[in-house]
Amino acid sequence: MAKRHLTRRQNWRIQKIQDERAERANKRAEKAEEQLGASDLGPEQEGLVIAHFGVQVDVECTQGELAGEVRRCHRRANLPALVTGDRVVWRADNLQGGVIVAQLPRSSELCRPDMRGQLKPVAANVDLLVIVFAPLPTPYSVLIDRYLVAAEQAGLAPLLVMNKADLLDPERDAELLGWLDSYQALGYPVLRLSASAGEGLDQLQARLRDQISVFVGQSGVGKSSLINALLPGTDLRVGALSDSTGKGTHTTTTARLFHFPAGGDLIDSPGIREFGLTHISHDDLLYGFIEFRPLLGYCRFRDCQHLHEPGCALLGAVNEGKISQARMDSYRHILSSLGEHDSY
Ligand SMILES: Nc1nc2c(ncn2[C@@H]2O[C@H](COP(=O)(O)OP(=O)(O)OP(=O)(O)O)[C@@H](O)[C@H]2O)c(=O)[nH]1
Ligand SMILES: [Zn+2]
Repeated sequence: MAKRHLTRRQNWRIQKIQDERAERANKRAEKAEEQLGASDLGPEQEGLVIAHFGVQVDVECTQGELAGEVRRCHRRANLPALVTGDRVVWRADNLQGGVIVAQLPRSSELCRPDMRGQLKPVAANVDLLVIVFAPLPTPYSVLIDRYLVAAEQAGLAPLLVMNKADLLDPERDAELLGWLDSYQALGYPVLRLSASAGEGLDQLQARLRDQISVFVGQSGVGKSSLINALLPGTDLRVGALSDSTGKGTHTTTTARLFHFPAGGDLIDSPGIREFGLTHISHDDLLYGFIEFRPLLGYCRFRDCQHLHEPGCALLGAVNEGKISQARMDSYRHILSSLGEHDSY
């Protein structure tokens, strides 16, 4: 993307201009609401944000006679920025729009750094992180471990999905099959399926029911293929709805919420698919390796880095075969990258 070549200062300026533009749009929306008058607004009701475009959001009515209808709404100025997945209280106007008057508490937040490097929520109330990998492109256990840590950090339940089971070669993929067993032994749910052969999709559908999910994974593992199989007939060009100014500045990055016909919801956008580890502390990293948890605090040295220290409880567990060498290697690999861009 061209943005990568901009300097930090240029990025900062772009963000500032975008913030100011959003602020002006918000003021206009407030004026419009004042002119409408409170008597023109319907009763308060609950809704779900299914897309957001700067200061405007699409709210799906979740109760009452408007249930299922989508309204383009703006928010009262005293409310924080809303993101896809937010549950809100809103009032319908008589112009096919509405006003959001309250944001309901979030059960989880997915955050990503904005252009200035500040963490911003991009989706709310996500329950399940579907981590997709495949025999091809070559999978990396450290990448899977990074996603698992990110899920633990954000408070999401992870689901490991090995797609392209039709390509499995027991010899070539012996290592991959070993990982699947060890993740299952750690207590993580693992599904093997094939989007192209349509195998195992019913098991995936059952896992997705009654939850809001996000799909992540390396490029080419089959995320789009899986999502298309689960959402037949949906136009996945995220942000196809342009904002009411017609400029559509947010169309490439905005996240949208979709309903799976078999139950459950999906939040998807190119940005969401890049969700991963950001700004994680050493403690969060350790906590993200679930089998390390019972051993934390039992090392001889309080500031143990678990690299080569004598009396290290984690290294002891590796020697006893209670922690796998692969997971220890992942931990070290991620730790060594923390100073670079993942953490402050
Ligand atoms: N053999 C086989 N190929 C598959 C399967 N699922 C997807 N593919 C193929 O894998 C390739 C990549 O699939 P996509 O769905 O575009 O992968 P993606 O993860 O969405 O990739 P990005 O959009 O780059 O993130 C396509 O050529 C698919 O046809 C499968 O179950 N088996
Ligand atoms: Zn230690």
